[in-house]
Amino acid sequence: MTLTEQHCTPCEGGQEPLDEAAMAPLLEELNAGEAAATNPWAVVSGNRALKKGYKLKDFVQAVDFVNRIKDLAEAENHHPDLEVGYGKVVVRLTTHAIGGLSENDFILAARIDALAG
Ligand SMILES: C[C@H](O)[C@H](O)[C@H]1CNC2=NC(N)=NC(=O)C2=N1
Repeated sequence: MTLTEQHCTPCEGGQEPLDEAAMAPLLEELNAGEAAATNPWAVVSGNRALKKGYKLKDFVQAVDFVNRIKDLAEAENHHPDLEVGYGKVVVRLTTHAIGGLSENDFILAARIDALAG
């Protein structure tokens, strides 16, 4: 199954965060689309988070995008950290329960890319 077809699984901790080797194939799939050629997801904070900035037309479009992300996050029970501004939404994903990256973060990242269109 591709990342966009998968759903997040409840994560109450107890698992190790993904290391660089484990996340490599997930990152490759996540950044395989054409949009990633000019605006890829980056692994940040010492391999503990994913980050990507989206450009929108204006503030209203930015907040509309945030509202759609909110619905997705609630449906998947996995939530991003967001920075919102005029024509800008910055998405940061990490699995707080384990203090690092899990497959949930890559699934939600792919699903947010699909929302952005
Ligand atoms: C029980 C439920 O899985 C947890 O409370 C969820 C909610 N959303 C979450 N979102 C993120 N990003 N990390 C988490 O650890 C997390 N935990």
